Amino acid sequence: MAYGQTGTGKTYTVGQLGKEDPSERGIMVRALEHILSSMSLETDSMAVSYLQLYLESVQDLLAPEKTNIPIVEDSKTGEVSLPGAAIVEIKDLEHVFQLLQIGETNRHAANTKMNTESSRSHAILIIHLQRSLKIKEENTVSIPSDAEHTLPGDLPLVLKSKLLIVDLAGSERIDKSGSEGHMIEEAKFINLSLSSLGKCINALAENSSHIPTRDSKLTRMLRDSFGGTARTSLVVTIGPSARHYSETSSTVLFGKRAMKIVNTIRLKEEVDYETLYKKVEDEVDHLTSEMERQQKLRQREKMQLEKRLKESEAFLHDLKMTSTMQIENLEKEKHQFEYAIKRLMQELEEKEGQNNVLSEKIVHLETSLNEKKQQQLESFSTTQILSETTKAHEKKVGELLRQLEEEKSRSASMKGHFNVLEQQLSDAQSSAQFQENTARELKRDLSKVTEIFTNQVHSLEGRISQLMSEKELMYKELKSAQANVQDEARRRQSLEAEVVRLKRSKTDNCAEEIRIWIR
Ligand SMILES: Nc1ncnc2c1ncn2[C@@H]1O[C@H](COP(=O)(O)OP(=O)(O)OP(=O)(O)O)[C@@H](O)[C@H]1O
Repeated sequence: MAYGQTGTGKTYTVGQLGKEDPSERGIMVRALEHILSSMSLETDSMAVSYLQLYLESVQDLLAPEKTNIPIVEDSKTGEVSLPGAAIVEIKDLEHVFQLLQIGETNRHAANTKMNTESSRSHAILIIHLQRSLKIKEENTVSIPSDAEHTLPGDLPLVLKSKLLIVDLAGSERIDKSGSEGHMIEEAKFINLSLSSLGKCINALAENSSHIPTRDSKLTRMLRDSFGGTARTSLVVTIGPSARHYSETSSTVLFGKRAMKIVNTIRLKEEVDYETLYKKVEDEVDHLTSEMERQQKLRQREKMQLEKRLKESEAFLHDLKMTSTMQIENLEKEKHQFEYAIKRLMQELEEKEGQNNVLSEKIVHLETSLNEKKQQQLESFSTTQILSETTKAHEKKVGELLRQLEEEKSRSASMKGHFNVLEQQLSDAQSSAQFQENTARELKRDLSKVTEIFTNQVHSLEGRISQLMSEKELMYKELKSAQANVQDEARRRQSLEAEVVRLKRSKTDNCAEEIRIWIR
């Protein structure tokens, strides 16, 4: 923070750009340059806000359309923030020059008797620094041993830091600076805020229990930057001329009082909930998509197996139909054959009966012929008659023998036909047997396929339910991790509140003791 009479070199010390000549650079450029050179791109980040306090209104020097930016104080941590102010991430020095140049252009300045380019506002450059701590590689990151809190081992941590560089508007005597009109108004606000800063410095130097930071926006903005847990450096600038003796002596006195303030630095280390949340969310997303993928895979396999089963069932059904039809046809043929054989057998039996009758007739005729021959011998006269009768009988016998032969050959051919029919019947029976066997085997195969499929479906259902329970377990673990994190945050907050309360009570006790001692 640069403090001093107008025209004594505060902006020169703090805000000089020195783009061409590094030796001309002010504290802002030098600080940013130093931070950039020691930053690790992997773990560190730096962002800046550049504001001015003009006529008790906070304005954004990087986005001049933003005016009347509110100042918010965290009642628990005492941290000051300016919601709505632009925060620009810085990557290199060139970017730094650009931003400071923009800020300088937007800053209120005026020509006074004391300074041709007198700043009419307080300029505040806020540098936000953040360093992610890699827990697993603790040895590579230096965590100061005086850290007040130990945080759970597996959580991602960030070290946060804020550096404010303040170029205050100069304190001035209106008669000396020759301010007129609107500039008198500006000078009044400047002096008012500087005097409230002086009061706060006095109160802090005297270890007073009440620090009047609420008196001006300047002190409200700087509340967490002087006294308390911050480290503060003050540059006081004075004019060498004896003419400014009284201003110089009050400036020096201001610096002297400020030197009495004792600060207690505190490391600001907190859980990087954003990274933690993102990590857990990524993990849940990954598990969910993996589970969905597995389910789809199982569904596809199930559908394929069902399709195959349906095809097998249809094939078996067709086969059954064909076999039934073939068996029915064969049965019909068998009945037809059996009927034909039965009829042939009857015919054969009839023919055999006729043959037997003819044989008997032949035997009877042969006996009668022999008798006739005997009678011929006995009666020559009747020889002629007998000879004719014999010829007639022999002719009849020959005829009967020929008929018998014909019947025999017909019977033999019928027997052959009967054998062929019997062979066809036996072929048909064995074909029916084969079809039945095939159908039985196919049924067996189908029951095996069905059993395998049922087992696979059961195992898939088991796997899906296992995945579901794993997912639920993960959700529960996630919930409990979040609950732990919240518990830890609550515990920390209550501890911090306790520390604040103890500090206040200690301060009250000291004040009480001093009052008793004075009395
Ligand atoms: N150490 C220095 N070397 C050379 N010139 C300087 C030095 N300090 C200040 N100056 C010059 O003095 C003039 C006034 O300085 P500057 O604007 O920094 O004062 P200031 O304290 O910021 O004034 P105000 O409070 O009115 O804004 C400028 O022209 C600046 O260049």
